Amino acid sequence: MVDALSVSNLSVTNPGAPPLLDQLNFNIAPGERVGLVGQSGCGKSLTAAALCGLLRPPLAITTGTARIDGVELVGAAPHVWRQIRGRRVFQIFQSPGTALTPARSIRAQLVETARIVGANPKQAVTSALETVALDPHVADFFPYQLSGGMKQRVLIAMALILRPRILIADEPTTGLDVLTEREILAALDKMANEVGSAVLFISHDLRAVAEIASRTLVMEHGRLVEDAPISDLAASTAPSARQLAEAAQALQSTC
Ligand SMILES: Nc1ncnc2c1ncn2[C@@H]1O[C@H](COP(=O)(O)OP(=O)(O)OP(=O)(O)O)[C@@H](O)[C@H]1O
Repeated sequence: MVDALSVSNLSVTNPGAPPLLDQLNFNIAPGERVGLVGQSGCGKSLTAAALCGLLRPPLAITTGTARIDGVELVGAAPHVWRQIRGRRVFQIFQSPGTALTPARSIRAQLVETARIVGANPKQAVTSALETVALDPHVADFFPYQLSGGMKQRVLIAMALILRPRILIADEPTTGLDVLTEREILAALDKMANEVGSAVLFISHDLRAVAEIASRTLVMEHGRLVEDAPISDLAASTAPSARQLAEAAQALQSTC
C-alpha cells in the first residue's frame, strides 16, 4: 500500500548557511499517527512548511523527495499544489485565525469547503460541526466571535469535510488551557478515526503527543535523531529523546 507520506533525504537550506533541515527520512502509513517533537528551533515548523509547500524564498528544498499518497511535492507546479492542499494534506496551526476569512461566516466557509469536494453542503456542515462538538448555531458566527479553541475546531471540521490523506497539526494546542486542549485533541482524534487520515502531530509537549500518536520522531538541529514508539524514548541512544521523555515523566509525577 502507498504510504500516506514518504520523505526521503529531504533538506531545506537558506543559501550560504548550513541546512536548516538535513536529510530527513521518514514514512507515515495510511491512518498512522506520528508525533514530531524536539526543542524550540530544531526545525519542526519548517518540516511542516516544506510538506505543505509553504516555504518562503530564499528558503528552499535543496535535496530529496516528499510524496503524499504517491504524489511528489518537491518541485510541484502551483496547479498541482492546488490539488494537493486541503484534499491530500491539510494543515492546522497554532493560530487558527489566520486560516479563516475574517469577513465570512463559519457556515459560508464550511459550505465553500464542501463544494470543493462535491459534498452536500447542508449535511456536511451539520455533521462536521457535530463531530467536533460545536453547537450548530456556531455556523452563523464570524471568526472574531469564536475563541481560539473554537476556531481550531472549525478547522478540524473543514478537515472532516475535505477528508485529507494526512493532517499536519503544528502546535494546535500551545497556549490554550488544559480543558480546551482536551477538546481539540478529542476533535482531532474523532476526525482522524472517521476519515482514516494519517496525522503528523507537532508539539513541544510529549504528553500531548502521547494522547494522539503512538510513534514519535525526535528532531535535533534539523536532523531526525529518533523514530520510535513513545514508550521507547526513555531508553533512546539520542540524548534529546531521553531528555524529552524524562521531562514528560517529571511533569507527570508532579501533577
Ligand atoms: N524564514 C527563515 N529564514 C531563516 N531561518 C529560518 C526561517 N524560518 C525558520 N528559520 C530557522 O530554522 C530553524 C528551525 O525553525 P522552526 O520554526 O522550524 O523551529 P521549531 O522547531 O518549529 O521551533 P518552535 O518549537 O519554537 O516553533 C530555526 O533556527 C529558525 O531560526
